[in-house]
Amino acid sequence: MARIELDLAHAYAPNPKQDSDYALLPLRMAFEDGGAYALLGPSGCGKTTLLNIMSGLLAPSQGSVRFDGVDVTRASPQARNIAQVFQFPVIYDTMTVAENLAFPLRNRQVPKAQIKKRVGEIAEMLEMSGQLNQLAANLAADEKQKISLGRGLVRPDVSAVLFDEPLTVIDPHLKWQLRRKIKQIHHELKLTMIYVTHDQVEALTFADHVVVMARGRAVQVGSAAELFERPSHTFVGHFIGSPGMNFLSGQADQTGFHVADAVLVPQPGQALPPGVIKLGVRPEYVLLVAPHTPGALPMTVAQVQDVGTHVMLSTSFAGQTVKARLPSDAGHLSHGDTVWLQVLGEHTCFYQNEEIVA
Ligand SMILES: Nc1ncnc2c1ncn2[C@@H]1O[C@H](COP(=O)(O)OP(=O)(O)OP(=O)(O)O)[C@@H](O)[C@H]1O
Repeated sequence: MARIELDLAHAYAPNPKQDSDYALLPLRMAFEDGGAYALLGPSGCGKTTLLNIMSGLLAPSQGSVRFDGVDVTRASPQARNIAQVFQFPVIYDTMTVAENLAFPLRNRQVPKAQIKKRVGEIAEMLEMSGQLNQLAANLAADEKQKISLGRGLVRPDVSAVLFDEPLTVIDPHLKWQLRRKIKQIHHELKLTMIYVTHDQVEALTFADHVVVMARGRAVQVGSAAELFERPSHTFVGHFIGSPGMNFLSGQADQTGFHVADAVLVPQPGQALPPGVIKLGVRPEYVLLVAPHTPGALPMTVAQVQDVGTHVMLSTSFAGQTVKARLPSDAGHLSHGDTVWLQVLGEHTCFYQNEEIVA
């Protein structure tokens, strides 16, 4: 296993001039030995480019990749000792499950007894012990992908295992099982694992550290809790959570945060920079309160969605929308009602030029 350090940028076309010419803008980042990481972001944000640069399938147009301090920028995937699991199964149909799992070890001349032991362990983790002697050709797509996962995990000496959207072909009802399985395997094997996905649930369940990417930029690296509680950028606020964070634009001065004709006075110690800023609050932290409660705004109900366990309220104030996740007893509210919603509290963040400031 290795600590992977990146200090690089990448443009596919020569002579990049502006930010939009880069698939990856300059970034510096380290993946610690044995960590479980996810690269999360929408399509086209640069996840696969970053993964391919780490694996050695692609050389960055600028900068370097280091494994345990050694420059491997120009080294092949083989030389870097990387295992990769792709979106679609990469297995040999004519081999049995056991032979497929053994293949990466046999390639590296691992002694037979050791191969047998390791294949047995991996098959057990993947709950495939009963299928070791079956031909891979006869298996369902998700079982084939399990073998691909197994092949990625079977070598104990790899620098890292890289996963590129590995659950794409898996049926939705099996996805959560495999997600948990991969996480459990990480705990057992302690390999450095980097998992690319555009699915926040996948990223947040698997990884201890999630790298949120947007337009070639690593916007924030954090745990699920950090990304939820204090998104460093409005993009992260929008992207993480379902629905994402609410943002209210307003004007800050020494008296507080002004939205239309209302003034919200921040928590003691929460200093706001003067000028145009945005208040960010998650729907989960918006509270239904008594009229004129400090930190609350009179909102007009636009939509009430009763989803059984809770009510999702969509409201507006001075042309801006705030969503609130409220207990089921808020189900009596209806379109056009005025409700006081507390948007300013200990979980509220403030943003200027999309970056967190308070
Ligand atoms: N081989 C290539 N040549 C030129 N441009 C490319 C190439 N591969 C990717 N790009 C561009 O680089 C940017 C980042 O692409 P990348 O595939 O890394 O994103 P991604 O986040 O993995 O997206 P997806 O989830 O859709 O695969 C995109 O604008 C894409 O069009």
